Amino acid sequence: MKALNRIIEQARKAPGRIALSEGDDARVLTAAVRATQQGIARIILVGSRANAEALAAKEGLPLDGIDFVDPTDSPLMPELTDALFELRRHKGMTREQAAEQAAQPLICANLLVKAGHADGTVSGAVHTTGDVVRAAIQILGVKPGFKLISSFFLMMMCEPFHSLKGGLIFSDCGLVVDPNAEELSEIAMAAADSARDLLMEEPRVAMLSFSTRGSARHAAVDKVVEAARRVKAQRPGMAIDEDVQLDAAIVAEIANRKLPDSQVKGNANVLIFPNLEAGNIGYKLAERVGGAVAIGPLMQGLSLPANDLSRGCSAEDVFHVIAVTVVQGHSAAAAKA
Ligand SMILES: CC(C)(COP(=O)(O)OP(=O)(O)OC[C@H]1O[C@@H](n2cnc3c(N)ncnc32)[C@H](O)[C@@H]1OP(=O)(O)O)[C@@H](O)C(=O)NCCC(=O)NCCS
Ligand SMILES: CC(=O)OP(=O)(O)O
Repeated sequence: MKALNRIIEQARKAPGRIALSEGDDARVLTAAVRATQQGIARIILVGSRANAEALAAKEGLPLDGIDFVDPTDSPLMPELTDALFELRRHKGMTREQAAEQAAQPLICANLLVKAGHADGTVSGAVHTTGDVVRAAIQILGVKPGFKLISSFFLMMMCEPFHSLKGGLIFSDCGLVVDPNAEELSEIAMAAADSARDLLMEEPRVAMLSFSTRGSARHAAVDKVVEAARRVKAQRPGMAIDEDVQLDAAIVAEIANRKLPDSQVKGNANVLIFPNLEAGNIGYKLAERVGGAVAIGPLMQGLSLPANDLSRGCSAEDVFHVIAVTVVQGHSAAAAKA
């Protein structure tokens, strides 16, 4: 798992402060302890300290080196409440409502990132994607140059039986339900940036469809072609295949046959799905049938790092997402400097 090991090493070199809002879940607590022991992050558990300590005692997990922000007694709460009130008062939020919401661990963890007390946050082992994303959108917002927040998975194919080996970006498999052409182009460009940041490779983007270069005619194909056209206009020089089927995107022989003038040549490292149905089903198939390790959903287009998890995640998955969040924090800090 070269790409993943490199990400973990990058995190270890400059461990970021990661706020976890689900410390009363055994998988999250196990990952928090492992991340602390391996020196990849300085963990802040947000929520009931008593609950986390009770779970740690039951699971035999040492909490040394882990910080706590318990909204029931944290001295940070007035500052975080003010921050939330300022962010949401234009939507009619009162100060009382802000205080109540800031005390919810998921909201509190995002506020810690916004206020600079943490470098990133990870949730979603318990909360749904909708809740996790809504908190991040409302509190952290989009980064300059983007209008849309979307998500991607870092998919690792490292088993001996994998003919395609290494890391791939799959997007969007978690967030934008039915993107139009403009939104799909933004997803593709954000995913290309994610490939540079995390795979440290030049992006080779496949705009997936049930058609390869017009082999099928349908409005759904037109949308993908239009999205690719927009990406090409904004990122000239980036390798991209428009309306390409999955086999032609990842198998060189099939690309040769179906798309002889392909830019990606069956060697895509960024797969862009036309909608969330295809993306969510596609990543779960690769993970559960194909034996890939699925890290995510990781968010892209946010001003600061906040990431989601599948509720079906393992402690190992949470550990990996913590490592990625630390590295995204490095990129966010570099962009700010
Ligand atoms: C992410 C999601 C929750 C947002 O939906 P929502 O809360 O209903 O959002 P709304 O459409 O009501 O918009 C609320 C606000 O967020 C903004 N927003 C919503 N989605 C956004 C996005 N992807 N990027 C940027 N802003 C977004 C809206 O512009 C709106 O802003 P405003 O309050 O300033 O007007 C929704 O897209 C969703 O449920 N996606 C599917 C998640 C899922 O179930 N995935 C499968 C498992 S991974
Ligand atoms: C990403 C995803 O599908 O999340 P969940 O399994 O929690 O719905």
